[in-house]
Amino acid sequence: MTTSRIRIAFIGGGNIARSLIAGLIADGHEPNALYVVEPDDTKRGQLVTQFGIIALETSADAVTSVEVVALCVKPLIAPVICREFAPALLATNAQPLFISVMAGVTEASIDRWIGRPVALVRAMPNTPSMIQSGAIGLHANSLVNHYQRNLAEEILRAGGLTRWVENEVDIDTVTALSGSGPAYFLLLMEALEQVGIAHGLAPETARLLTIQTALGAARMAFESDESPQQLRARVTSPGGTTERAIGVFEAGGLMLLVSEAVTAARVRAAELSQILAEVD
Ligand SMILES: NC(=O)C1=CN([C@@H]2O[C@H](COP(=O)(O)OP(=O)(O)OC[C@H]3O[C@@H](n4cnc5c(N)ncnc54)[C@H](OP(=O)(O)O)[C@@H]3O)[C@@H](O)[C@H]2O)C=CC1
Ligand SMILES: O=C(O)[C@@H]1CCC=N1
Repeated sequence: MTTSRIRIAFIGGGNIARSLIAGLIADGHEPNALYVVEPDDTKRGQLVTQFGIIALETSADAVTSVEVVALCVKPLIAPVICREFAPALLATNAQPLFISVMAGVTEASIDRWIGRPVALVRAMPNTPSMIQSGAIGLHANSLVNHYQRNLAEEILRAGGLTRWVENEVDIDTVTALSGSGPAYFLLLMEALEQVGIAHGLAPETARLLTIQTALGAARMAFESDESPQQLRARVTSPGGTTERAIGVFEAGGLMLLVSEAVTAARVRAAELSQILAEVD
C-alpha cells in the first residue's frame, strides 16, 4: 500500500489535527483514507466540508480499522479518550501505530490508560504545519519498528521539517521551543506592528512590513550557512540604528527573558506529565 492510502484516524479535530490533515492532503494523501473522531456535531460537519475526510463521533471503530491513530486532544482529557477506545482495541488483534502530539503526555501514561504497551511515536508539531512550514520533533518508543518509524516520519513530514530526538524527555524541550515557538515570534511581531503604528505608520503598512521582515529574516537564516548571530551582525552597522536598538534589548535582559520563558514552558510540560502520571 502506498503511504498516501494509509488509513489514519485523528482523535480530536482541533487546531493541530487540522494542521496535520491539511498538510497530508496538500501532500497528496487520499482524503477518504483519513478519519477524524470529534464529539461536536458542528465541528464534524466542518471537517467533512473542509477536507472531504470521514468524520466519526466515537473512537472505538476507528482505532481497530486503521494503520495509524493520531492522538490530538488536550492533554488533560487524554486518559478519557484512551479509556474510551481501549476496550475495542484490546478485544481485537489490531496493532496500529499511535502518534501522540499531546504536550506533556508520556509514553508510560498512554500505555497505562490503554492497558497494554503500544507502538507509539510522540510527535511535537506546531501550527505552521497547516502550510507545510511546521517544525516537528519526534520520539519513538521501543515497540516502534523500522517501517512504523519511517511511516511516522513521512506522515509528519507532510507538515514540515522533522527531527528525531534521542530521549523522550527532549520532547518537553521541543514543546517549549518549536511547539509553542510560533506564539513567541508572533508576539514580537505584534509588538513591532504596534510600535510602527504608534510612530505614525498606517496599520496595514506596519503589519505588512513586520510580516515581510519576519519572513525575510527566517528565510535568510534558513537558506544561509551563517548563524543567526552572524547574519544579525551584517544588519548591525557600527554606530547605526540597529546597534542602538540591540543595546536596548540587551540592557532589558532579552536573552535571559527568552531563556526564562522557554524554561517555564518546559517546566509546564513536565508538570502536565506529573499530573497525568497520577491518573490511573
Ligand atoms: N496548538 C498547538 O500549537 C499545538 C498543540 N499540540 C497539542 O495538540 C493537542 C491538541 O491541541 P489543539 O489542537 O490546539 O486543541 P483543540 O482544542 O483545538 O483540539 C482538541 C479537539 O479535541 C476534541 N475533543 C474533545 N473531547 C474529545 C473526545 N472525547 N474525543 C475526540 N475528540 C475530542 C475537542 O472538541 P471540543 O472543542 O468540542 O471539546 C477539540 O476539537 C494538545 O494535546 C496540545 O498539547 C502540540 C503542538 C502544537
Ligand atoms: O500551548 C500548548 O500547550 C500547546 C503545546 C505546544 C503548543 N501549544
